[in-house]
Amino acid sequence: MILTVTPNPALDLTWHVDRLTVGGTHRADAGAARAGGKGLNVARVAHAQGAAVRAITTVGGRTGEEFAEELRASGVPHSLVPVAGATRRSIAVVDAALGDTTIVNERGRNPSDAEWGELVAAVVDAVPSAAVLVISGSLPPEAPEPLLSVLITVGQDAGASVIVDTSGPALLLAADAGAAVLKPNAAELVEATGIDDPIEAARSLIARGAGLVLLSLGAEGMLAVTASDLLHARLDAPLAGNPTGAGDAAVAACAHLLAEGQRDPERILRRATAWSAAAVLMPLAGDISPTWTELEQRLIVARPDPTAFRKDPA
Ligand SMILES: O=P(O)(O)OC[C@H]1O[C@](O)(CO)[C@@H](O)[C@H]1O
Repeated sequence: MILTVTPNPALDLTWHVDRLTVGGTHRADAGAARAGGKGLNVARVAHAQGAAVRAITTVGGRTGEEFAEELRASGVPHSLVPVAGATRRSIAVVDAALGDTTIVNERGRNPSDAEWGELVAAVVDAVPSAAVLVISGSLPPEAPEPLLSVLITVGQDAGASVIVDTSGPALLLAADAGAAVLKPNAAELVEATGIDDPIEAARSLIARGAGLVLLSLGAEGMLAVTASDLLHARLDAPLAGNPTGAGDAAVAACAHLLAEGQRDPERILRRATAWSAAAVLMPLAGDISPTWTELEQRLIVARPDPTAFRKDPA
């Protein structure tokens, strides 16, 4: 079973507009509202692909009611921990003309210590039947510092492979705690490590204790960095669509393979890149296109020059 924990869930609102103009007024069809946040999207994708999953998160306020109702309707198995603060919203505006997506993520409210305790207890309860524990998304501002390492240790002690997809200092903390897989994008990685070269930055996370870094590069595909190898996968031609949730689909692919006992980094990289591309083809985060098998066949996989993704100083 794949267990996902989302410490900072969001009611995801998505609008599709013809052309987004800063300062302009836009008309759009009624936006979709979904129970989101990275771990929810991971659970949705893995569930749709036939994996046994459970999503654990907090829920509160009126947005939380809408969140819970949509999640129930989705059929994704879940456990919700009630909290006093309202569930945040995350807004994605998809520009059809440019194929760009503009995102505003509310920061989210910090649950009380007792509520965090309930969340950790729910994970402790469920983790014995999990082969993989996915901890995904941002932490609310002022979340207790030990929270992430506590969750990682809970997973490791239960014998689960722990995947962490987060940003900021939490990324370094997850590496120090020996997470099996980290999945930052290049900007998150450079920001967290202070190292400009993404491959060097990924290697610094491996040196701190991470097993595998899956580094998403947007249209340039994805890198898999381990202590002994470096692989790059990309599609033969870029895709247009909505990239929101593409990283979550990559995490779902990785979790799916690890749950089946498949640990080969190249296989994980291929599946993660294909699911990530298949997510871009769908209008909402949390879905992947059934054409992912064709996309997987279109991948170009190589061992790149380690300096290939270094940006020239301006
Ligand atoms: O936790 P954050 O990093 O703020 O990301 C949350 C957002 O990311 C997404 O998971 C897409 O990756 C959205 O569902 C949205 O809720």
